[in-house]
Amino acid sequence: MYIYDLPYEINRELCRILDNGDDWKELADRMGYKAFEIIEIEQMARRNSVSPTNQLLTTWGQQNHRVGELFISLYRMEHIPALTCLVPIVESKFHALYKKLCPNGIKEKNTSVIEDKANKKKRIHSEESSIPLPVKLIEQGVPLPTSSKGFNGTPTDDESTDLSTSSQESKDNDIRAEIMRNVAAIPMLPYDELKEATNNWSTNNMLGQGGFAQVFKGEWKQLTVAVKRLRAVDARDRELIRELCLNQYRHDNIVPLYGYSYGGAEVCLVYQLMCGGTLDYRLRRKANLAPLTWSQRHRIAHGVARGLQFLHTMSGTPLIHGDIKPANILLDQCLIPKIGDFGLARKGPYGDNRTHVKVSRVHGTRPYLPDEYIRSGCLSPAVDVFSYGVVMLEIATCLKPIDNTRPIQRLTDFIRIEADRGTDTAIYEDHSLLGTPNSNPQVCRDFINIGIHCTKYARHERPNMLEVYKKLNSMVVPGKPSVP
Ligand SMILES: Nc1ncnc2c1ncn2[C@@H]1O[C@H](COP(=O)(O)OP(=O)(O)OP(=O)(O)O)[C@@H](O)[C@H]1O
Repeated sequence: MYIYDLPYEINRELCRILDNGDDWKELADRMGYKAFEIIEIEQMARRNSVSPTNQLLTTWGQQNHRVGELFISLYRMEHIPALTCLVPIVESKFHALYKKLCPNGIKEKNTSVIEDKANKKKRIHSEESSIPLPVKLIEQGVPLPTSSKGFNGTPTDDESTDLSTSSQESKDNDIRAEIMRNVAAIPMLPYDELKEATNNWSTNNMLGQGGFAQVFKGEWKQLTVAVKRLRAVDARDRELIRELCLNQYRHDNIVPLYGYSYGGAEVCLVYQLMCGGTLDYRLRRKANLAPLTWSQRHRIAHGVARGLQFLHTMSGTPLIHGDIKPANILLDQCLIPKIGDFGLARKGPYGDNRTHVKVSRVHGTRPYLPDEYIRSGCLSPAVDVFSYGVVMLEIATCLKPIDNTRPIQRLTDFIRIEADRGTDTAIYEDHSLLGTPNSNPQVCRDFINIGIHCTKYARHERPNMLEVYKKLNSMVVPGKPSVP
């Protein structure tokens, strides 16, 4: 049997098993792929919105490889779950290999055909428990992020739509199927392991808290992680499903989710620990840290633009973050930024000719939201562009986005009016840089110009995030690496 003839169910199960913990990478290595080819496969999977294992099997299968060869590679990896999945379809000569790893694994035909009642019950039970939890939750009716429900699964906003009911339904079904495929691959972790990892939720380990959760530092499996413990009981299934669904948006500039725990005292999500804290924390220098240099500011602005253009273009329908602000931009130890807190994210607008969706309820943080959204509920990727523009102005000036002691309170209005008056905007360079060797008026002007462009009143005058990203790429900043 050729790889491309793998039955759908088996292929799906293999993807679920091998996506877990990135085992597919080791398989790719054993298949003879070089490191850069493995990265290419991963990128291709992202572009095609499929599981990386699926992409690997497709790519490898195109070279007419057979299931038997796959079996041998998995045997060399001693990957029993994946082998178990293939045993029913490989030729019997391969069963000996399987038996070597798993002596009691294969039943003789005549004994497996007659199944007594107790065994049948046991088998059904074990099949049920092999269904991944997110899939079970979804089947039990936890709201899904579809076009008729906000991406966060909250009740529908009055979204104006010109799609017919039936095409809407089929679109919803497609999205549902896509989500089911993606969430099935995320590992579920035992609650007790996370409790132990965080030293029994010790306050010494607490990294921060928001409206819905407390976040703790933890040592889990020799990995330092951030464990988010969800508080709001009625929202927790929704939050969990939303976060799991978002895991399909894996990118260097998006905080990665490692796993989740469900069924213990609280629902938990486990993320990469971002030891640099939030951008908000760094800009306000709450820990008396040295001010960020311009090349560090550039790295942050560049990474956030890169992450946002990915969210806006990764699939046919943009994902709008909806709450871009310094508190939701997390930094690693090298000050590489990753976008976090997708609590308000939603997909839209659907359809090629639609530029925005109309919502009846506006969410988000006021100073970061444009007028068309606040007044008319007009939501589009341009909302994120506006928010990003405010962040750029903050990065350049360290001024607050809204300040009652300023004659013009909103930072966006204040800077625009000053620029229109002909004021050299470089005078607003972060004061802690002024007069130091790190001061750079030209880079400051460039940052402010991008901020002004992104926060234009008319949304069609704002650039898209890819344009912003390219602009930042071409910017001359001392200390900036030539290939960002
Ligand atoms: N991966 C992480 N690494 C380090 N710190 C983190 C991480 N995730 C969150 N934090 C810290 O925990 C705080 C709260 O997290 P978060 O904003 O995600 O919680 P929330 O309840 O969803 O917030 P909100 O009320 O804004 O929706 C953050 O401000 C940050 O300081």
